[in-house]
Amino acid sequence: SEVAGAPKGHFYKWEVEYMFWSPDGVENVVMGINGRFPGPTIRARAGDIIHVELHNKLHTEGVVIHWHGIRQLGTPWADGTAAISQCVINPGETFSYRFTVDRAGTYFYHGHYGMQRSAGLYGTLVVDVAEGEKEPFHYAGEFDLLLSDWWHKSVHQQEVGLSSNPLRWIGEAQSLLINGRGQYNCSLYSKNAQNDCNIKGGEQYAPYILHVLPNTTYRIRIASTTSLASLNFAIGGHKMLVVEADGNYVMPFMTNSLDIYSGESYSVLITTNQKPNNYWISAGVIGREPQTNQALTILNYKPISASKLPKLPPPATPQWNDTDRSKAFSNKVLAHMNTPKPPKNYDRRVILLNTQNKLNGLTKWAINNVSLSLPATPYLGSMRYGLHGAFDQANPPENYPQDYDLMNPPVNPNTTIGNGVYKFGFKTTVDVILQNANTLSNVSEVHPWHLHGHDFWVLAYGEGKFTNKDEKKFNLKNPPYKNTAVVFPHGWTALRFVADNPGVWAFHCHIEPHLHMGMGVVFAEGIERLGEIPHQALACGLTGTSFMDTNKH
Ligand SMILES: O=C1O[C@H]([C@@H](O)CO)C(O)=C1O
Repeated sequence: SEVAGAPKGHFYKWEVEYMFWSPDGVENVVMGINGRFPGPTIRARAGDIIHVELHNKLHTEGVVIHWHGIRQLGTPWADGTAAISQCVINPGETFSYRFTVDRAGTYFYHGHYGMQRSAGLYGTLVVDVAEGEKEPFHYAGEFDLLLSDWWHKSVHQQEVGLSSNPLRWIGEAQSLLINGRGQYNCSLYSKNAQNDCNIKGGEQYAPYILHVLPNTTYRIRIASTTSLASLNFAIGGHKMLVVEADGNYVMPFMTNSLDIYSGESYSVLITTNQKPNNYWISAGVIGREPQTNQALTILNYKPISASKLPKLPPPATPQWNDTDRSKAFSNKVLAHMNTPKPPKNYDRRVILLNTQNKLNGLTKWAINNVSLSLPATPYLGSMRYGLHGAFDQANPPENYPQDYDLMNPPVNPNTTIGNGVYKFGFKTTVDVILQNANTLSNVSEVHPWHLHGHDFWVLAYGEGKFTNKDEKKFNLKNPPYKNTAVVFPHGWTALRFVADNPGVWAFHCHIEPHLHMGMGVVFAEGIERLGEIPHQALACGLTGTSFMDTNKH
C-alpha cells in the first residue's frame, strides 16, 4: 500500500554479464543485464526513487552505470562514473544505486567505464510526470526508441587500437541499431528482405516495429547512445512535432527529420493521418562520411500486415557534411516558456579548445592541450576527504593561446596528460565556450559534449574563433536547457550553467573513443557541503587505503 504523497520506490536487482547475442544478424558478445540486450527499461514518475542493486557477474572486469540526464541532486556518488564518482564495482561485488528522478523526461543509462557503452551496456529510462500533473501536450500512445551503433570488432580490440602506435582507429560502425536491433549487410528495403536478412520473426535482430492505429497521436521518445555516429531520424510520409529535448520541454516545432547526437534525447509527436499502410522509419549517419547502412524499421498501420513493403522509399538521410542544414536544425531547438531562464551575467568563463594531438606517438584528444587521464582514486572521495595526492592539484588552463590557428593542423601537435579539476564556487554562474579546431588530418569533426549533474543553457552556436564580441549573439531569452550540445566543425558553442549541485562532474565528448583518448574535463563544486559518502563508493585507491589505515570514516 502506498502512502499518499510519499515518493514511490522502484527496486531492481540487476546482474551484468557478457553473453552471446546477435544484434544485427551476426553473433557476437554483448554486455547484457539480466540476460537482456539492451538492458531493462526503467519507468518511474517524477519524484520517485530508483534503487538498482547492481551485481557484477563479469569475470575479469569492473563495471559502473551512469544515469544519463539524471542530475543526482544530493546523491553525487550515484552518478556512475568510474574514477570520478565511485570506485568500479569489481567482479562478484554489488553496488547500490539509489537516487531520485526529479523531473519527467526521456533519459537512458549506460556503462561509464572504459568503452563498456560500446560493448552494449545501455538501456532506456523514462520518467513520467508526477501523479496529477499534466504535460503541455496530448497523445494516446507511446514508443521508446534507443539508437546505437554496433561494431563487430570487440571493444577490447577497439581499445587496444586506440592506444596503439600508430593509431588503429575503430572506423565506422558495421550497423546502426534501434532498440538493440539492426541488420548487417542486408536491407529490410528489398523485396527479398525476409530471405536476405533471414528474418522469420522473433530473432534478436528482427526490427522493433511500431504498430499504430490510424488517426491517432503518438509520442515517440528517441534517445541516442551511439559510440560515434551522429544521426538523422525520420519517418516516411509523416511530419514530427518536436516537444522535448534532454528532459526539458521545448517550443514545439515541426520537422521532417531530426538530428540527434550521441547523448541527446528527444520526444516527437506524430499523428497517423496518412493513408493506412506501412512507412519506413530511418536513422542515418550525418557529420562523418557514412559507411554504415541506415537503420530501418516500420511504422505499421493496423490492421495492415507489417511484412508488406512500404510504398514510399525510406527517407533519404541528408548530406553528411551539410553543416548549414545541421546548424539550422539545432537553432530551431528553443526552450518552452516554462523553462528556467539563464542568469543575465556570468561569474566565470572557461574557454575549452578541442584539439587532436600526439603523445609519444599515440593519438590523443586534448582540451587546452591537456588530455584527460583519470586517476586511480575517484575524485569525489579524494576531494571530500582532502587526499591531495590523488590527482593534479594545479588548476587546469582556462583558455588557450590567442594566436592558435584553428583552421590548420596544430603547429606543435605534442600534448600533455593531466587530471586536474575545474573548481567552481558554489552557486556561481559558469560560462563554458567549447572551441573546435582542426584535427591532425586537416578536417574538423563534430563533438557532442555532455555535462553530468546539471543542465546548461545553450546560448549560441557560432563559427570560427569565439571572441568576447560574440556575446551579443547569446540568446538569453529562450535558450534550450540541455545536458548535451554539439560543437560544429571549426565552430564554437557557448553554454551557461549554475554550479549549484555539490559533487564532482564529468564534462566530456560523448563520442566514446574520443573520451577514451582524453577528450574530457572534470568540474567540481560545493564539496565542503557534502556529508559522508557511502563507503561502497570509496573502497579503492587512496580512499580505500585511508579507511584501512584509520577506520576513521
Ligand atoms: O579520433 C579520431 O581519429 C580518427 C582520425 O582522425 C584519425 O584516423 C577519426 O576520424 C576520429 O574521430
